[in-house]
Amino acid sequence: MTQAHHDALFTQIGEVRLRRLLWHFYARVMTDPLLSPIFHATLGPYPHAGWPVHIARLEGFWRAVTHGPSAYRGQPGPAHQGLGLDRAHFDRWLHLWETTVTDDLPAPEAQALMALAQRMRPTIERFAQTPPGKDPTC
Ligand code: HEM
Repeated sequence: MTQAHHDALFTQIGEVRLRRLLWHFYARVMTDPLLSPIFHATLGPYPHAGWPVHIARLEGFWRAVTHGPSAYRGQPGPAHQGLGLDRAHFDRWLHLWETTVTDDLPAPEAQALMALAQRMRPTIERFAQTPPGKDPTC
């Protein structure tokens, strides 16, 4: 992929559609029996408590990975440590992500966002399987 392609991705999706996509995604996550208890325990009752901040942070993250303007300075790996996540959680997360991007976006943008999530999964999953405070062994 060229730099130009990534620059275009955020522009093609647009800030408004990205934000709407994220709220749609987490609305779906919160109807899911496997994923919702974990988010509820961490962020409180959807869509209040920690949710607006979480989604704003995720917007920053997705702006960064689609090469848009972003002030995101978080640590996606460590955020997933100690939550008790296993493969089934990641399979479900990606399935709901695929459904949401497919519903909300034209095929090229949907496929690009799906590919980005699939590419990040192994790293985040390795962190998720490592106790908090420790680094995953590569
Ligand atoms: C490829 C898959 C995933 C990606 C790209 C992803 C991305 C992210 C990012 C960027 C954050 C914000 C980190 C920060 O604070 O800066 C986050 C937080 C979080 N993610 Fe994920 N995530 C993925 C999978 C999952 C799964 C499977 C779960 C399980 C339910 C999950 C649960 C959470 C929770 C609960 C938080 C909030 C952590 C906190 O604020 O303490 N994520 N995720």
